[in-house]
Amino acid sequence: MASATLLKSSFLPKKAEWGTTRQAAAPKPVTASIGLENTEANRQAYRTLLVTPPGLGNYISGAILFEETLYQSTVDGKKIVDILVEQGIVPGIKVDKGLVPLVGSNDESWCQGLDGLASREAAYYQQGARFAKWRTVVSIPNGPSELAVKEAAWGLARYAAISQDNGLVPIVEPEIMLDGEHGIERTFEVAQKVWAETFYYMAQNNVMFEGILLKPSMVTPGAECKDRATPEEVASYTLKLLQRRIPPSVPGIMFLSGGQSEVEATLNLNAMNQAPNPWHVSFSYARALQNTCLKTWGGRPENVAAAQEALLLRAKANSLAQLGKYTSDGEAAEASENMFVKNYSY
Ligand SMILES: O=P(O)(O)OC[C@H]1O[C@](O)(COP(=O)(O)O)[C@@H](O)[C@@H]1O
Repeated sequence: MASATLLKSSFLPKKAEWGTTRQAAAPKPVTASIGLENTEANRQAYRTLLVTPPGLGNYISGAILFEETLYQSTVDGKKIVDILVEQGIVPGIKVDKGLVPLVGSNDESWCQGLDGLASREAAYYQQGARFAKWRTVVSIPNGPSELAVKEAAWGLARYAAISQDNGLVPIVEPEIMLDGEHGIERTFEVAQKVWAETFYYMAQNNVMFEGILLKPSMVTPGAECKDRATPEEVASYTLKLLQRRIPPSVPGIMFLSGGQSEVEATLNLNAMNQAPNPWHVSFSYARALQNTCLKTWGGRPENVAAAQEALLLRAKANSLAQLGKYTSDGEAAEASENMFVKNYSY
């Protein structure tokens, strides 16, 4: 396997539009990004496109599925899970139940999903899932409050322990949102706090660190900060964070993209792997892997081949970046478009 990367094969970023479970998929509205109606048939068509490019497994080692996808077949009637396994891609499952307001905080949120998690995970394992993911978020402009950080860290730790007990490798993802005008130092400060608490509670819950994967945000300035950071600065702060907070027993670190452009996310990853670091840091992007692919497809069958090419291009670029061997020469202008949206919610 050329890389230890993760592909989110959820259909479209906005959970409210596309649903996270078999029951929750609302038929409308149309997705903002490509103007396509949210039907199971459209989700199936896009997922078929995502999992079938020949050679995808050379660049992608795992795919995070929604519950719907875990039980779904392609348009040709083959189970998506079976296709992934044939491609050499490990199927995983998003197990959190999403964000809700955290009462008593500064307009922050917490992540639901611990109730019934053990039995859901046992069923997911039977269905072929081998890892899990739980994403919670921390907002810098809204605090973050002590309460929100503690709640995020505790939820991640309980989820990680329950997942390991059910044979699934937990991906631990406290996303520090890009929103805000703050500089990179402030992100660094918050990230240190979040990861310190997350490991503190994971230790309290007897989580085996050798059996987890991390999905951190890169340390960048807030999206509305005027001082932008170079890939080398992002790499330097992010690696300093990992060195200070992540025990060497943790085997895998795969970054989320968080609204960076496709090229920016790839360049930042590349810079980290060009700097001396004891890890082999990799990617678990949604937007920065699928944006061009999704737009190229636009819901039209005649565009499937071109969209698959776009996906392979990004997968390969990030695969090179996790070896520190990427150059942005020849990248299309649209791949550099920033994808940050204020108050963006999945
Ligand atoms: O679907 P979730 O778990 O709410 O997460 C939303 C998105 O955030 C991610 O964890 C990271 O996505 P980005 O790379 O676009 O930031 C994706 O895997 C996922 O699609």
